[in-house]
Amino acid sequence: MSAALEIRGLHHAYGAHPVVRDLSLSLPAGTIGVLLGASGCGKTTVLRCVAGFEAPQRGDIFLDGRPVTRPGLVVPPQRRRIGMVFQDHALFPHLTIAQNVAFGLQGLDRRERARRVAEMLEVVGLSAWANAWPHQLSGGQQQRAALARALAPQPALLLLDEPFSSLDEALRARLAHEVRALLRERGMTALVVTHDQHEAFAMADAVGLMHEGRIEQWGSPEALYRTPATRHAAQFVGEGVFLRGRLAGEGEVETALGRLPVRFAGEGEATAGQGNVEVLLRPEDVRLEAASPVRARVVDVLFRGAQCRLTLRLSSGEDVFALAEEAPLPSETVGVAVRRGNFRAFAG
Ligand SMILES: Nc1ncnc2c1ncn2[C@@H]1O[C@H](COP(=O)(O)OP(=O)(O)OP(=O)(O)O)[C@@H](O)[C@H]1O
Repeated sequence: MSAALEIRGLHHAYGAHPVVRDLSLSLPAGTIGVLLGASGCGKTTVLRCVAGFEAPQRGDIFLDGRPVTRPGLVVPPQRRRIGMVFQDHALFPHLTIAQNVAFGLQGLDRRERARRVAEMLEVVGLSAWANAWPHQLSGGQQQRAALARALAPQPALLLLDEPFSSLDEALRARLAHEVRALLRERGMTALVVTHDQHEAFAMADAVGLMHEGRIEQWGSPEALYRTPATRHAAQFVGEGVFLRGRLAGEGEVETALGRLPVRFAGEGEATAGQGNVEVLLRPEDVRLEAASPVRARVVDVLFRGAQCRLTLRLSSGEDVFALAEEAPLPSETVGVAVRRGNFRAFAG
């Protein structure tokens, strides 16, 4: 079966400034893909190409196996069966919520349109607000209304551009979760762009980490977090530090935390640094262990509720993070151990 969305070799520049470079991705039907990256890396431009608002210089885009963008062909947005949700709600202020949702349903007769609007409002939990005006809704409700409007014409693909960025953090997390459940339930295929990794992780089946117009790594949230392909990916996703080390045999590195088993990110990496290696350590990789011969000094304690994130200074002068349920005193000397299993390593 062909993918619901396929992008091949997409390249787009504004003037002389390339913004998307040789980007390819494939989204199977019913899955949610997220493009994650810092502001300016080209995420929105990819979305605009998929929607048909931009004609890229190179590359092909297929929806359900049908070409919609290729050299010499740009099918207009209204003929792509795409729904869109943007960051800033973008509801029509002079239309009620029900009228907003009905907006894309002109082709249907009145009864069918009313039925579809009622169904969509029910799906997003806004039935009671059908006759309200957009300004009477909270930010989260407005985003849900925008989602109902985008879903109402039964698009083949939904595009969401920073859909929850203007909401506060708690609501953002809840809505991301809710919207994922709703899209999964309806078997929707969606491409989301965001700079927020929590939003990305809450929604994605697969995440594409974008950097300077390219997808640096495409994979599950777990893969991105645990086995980042590049140093940039390791730094952009999650917290962590790089600990210096020396290759000390097959797949082992000598560090200030002892000898650690490692897996290198790329082929040839093991030898590229002439034995110098950097090992990625996430906070949960390091813990306190009173009897451990490896000692460290507590230099910072960040209270996070269920756990504290500690910054520990090793004898080498390097700092690592650790998680602990009970906070030691600042400046206290503690014993430190690492979790078992392989660590991600990069040539130093
Ligand atoms: N219409 C345009 N004309 C010229 N340059 C543009 C245009 N749209 C975007 N750019 C530039 O292209 C680059 C990528 O923009 P884009 O909006 O795709 O990135 P983004 O990753 O979505 O960032 P953000 O999250 O800030 O929107 C930026 O440097 C931006 O200034």
